[in-house]
Amino acid sequence: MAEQKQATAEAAPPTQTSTQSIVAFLGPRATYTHQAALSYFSPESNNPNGPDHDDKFDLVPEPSIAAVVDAVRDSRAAYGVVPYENSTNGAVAATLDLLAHGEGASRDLLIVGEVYVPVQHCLLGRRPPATQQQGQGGQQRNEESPYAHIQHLYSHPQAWGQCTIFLSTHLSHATRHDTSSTSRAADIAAEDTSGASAAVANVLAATTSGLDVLAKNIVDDPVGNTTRFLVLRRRRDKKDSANRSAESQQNQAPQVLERPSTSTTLLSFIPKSKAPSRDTGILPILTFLSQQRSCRGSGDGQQRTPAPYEITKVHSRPSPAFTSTTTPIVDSPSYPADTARKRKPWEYTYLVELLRREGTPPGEAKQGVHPTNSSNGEGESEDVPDHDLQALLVPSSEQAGLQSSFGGGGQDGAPESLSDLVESLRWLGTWEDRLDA
Ligand SMILES: O=C(O)C(=O)Cc1ccccc1
Repeated sequence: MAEQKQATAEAAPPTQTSTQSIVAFLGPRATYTHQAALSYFSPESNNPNGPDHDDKFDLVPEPSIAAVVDAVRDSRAAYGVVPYENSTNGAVAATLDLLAHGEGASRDLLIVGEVYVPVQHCLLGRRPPATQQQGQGGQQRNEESPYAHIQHLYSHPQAWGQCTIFLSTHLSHATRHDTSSTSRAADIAAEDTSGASAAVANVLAATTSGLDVLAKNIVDDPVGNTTRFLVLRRRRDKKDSANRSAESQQNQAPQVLERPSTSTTLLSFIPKSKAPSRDTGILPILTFLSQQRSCRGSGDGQQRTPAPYEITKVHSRPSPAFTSTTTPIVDSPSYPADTARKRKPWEYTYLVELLRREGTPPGEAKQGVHPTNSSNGEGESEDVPDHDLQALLVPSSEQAGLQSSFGGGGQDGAPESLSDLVESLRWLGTWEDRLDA
């Protein structure tokens, strides 16, 4: 069911009937992703670069992370919210894959924000009736095992790795079943009226599913367990921009967003097959990226202190081995006739997070234009990265001036140009870093 929230948007004010008001999230209701969406799109959100506070949003559940991405890509939703990584269990592979493999659903997507949500999983199920406390032959069940009646455990795969101690101590006898989300797990467990099924889920899912809370906060890190979510929207093409510009002139005053003091950029790249070599790995590429300096103009004519990009995270995912083609080369019942090998085994796509702490000249107000939304003076935004990142992304044949754009390449034996090292480089977004917010 769609849920309406008052919220804020970086976009023009939507009408109630417009898909501009729809936020897709991994459902059903009460998931952690639902909480993340409520947090980001609520008027109380302490998020200066979030949506406009005059906007109202319909939060619409989708059955999978891929379905959220599809809804945004197909313009059925203006925004999508997906889980990205967890402080205990690491990255969400399904999301990384959708971001990394830009040829597919994610090609048109841009990351515009992030949300951190504390995660305190509970064990949801049915309490064993008194008569069920007795085992076969009238023997009393072990008093210290209040979960002995649970034979099936359902949850999102991320949850297992966040609750290892509790589950191995109390529920090693139960069979685990992966589900698309924790709330879906609760719904499935609730269908089993025998009480033999339970779910690892959010306490809110007890209400939506009708299950009891059998154990609270069963995570390995009860104080710090946190999941980071990404907010996505579709990239605007020139036509959209023109339409939206006209719309925004009619509907809203020019929007000036506060410059985030610290921003995160996500890039993905595929190393060239021979460079870097197996011996040097991806170090030359990371070295090159870490030597870049943000010399971007502020748009207000003031010179800012060049800010270095700090590489804070590197993820890697195997590149998809197969792709659709009209020239099938694979003779296997697993692959349809129009499928062919695309990459060699062991070829990976890397996702690199770059953190930039803005250097602000003394006495300067913090107000500015968001770096992902360089204004054209009419309150409209272009989906382009910072000037310096743009230079990184231009095709290799046009990268002659790359080094001088950054002043970082060529030092300490670093390569002159990224084009020598990477087969492709994509900018997936730049947004306000919210870790310490
Ligand atoms: O399943 C959910 O509720 C989600 O939102 C995904 C997820 C799963 C486990 C931890 C954090 C987020």
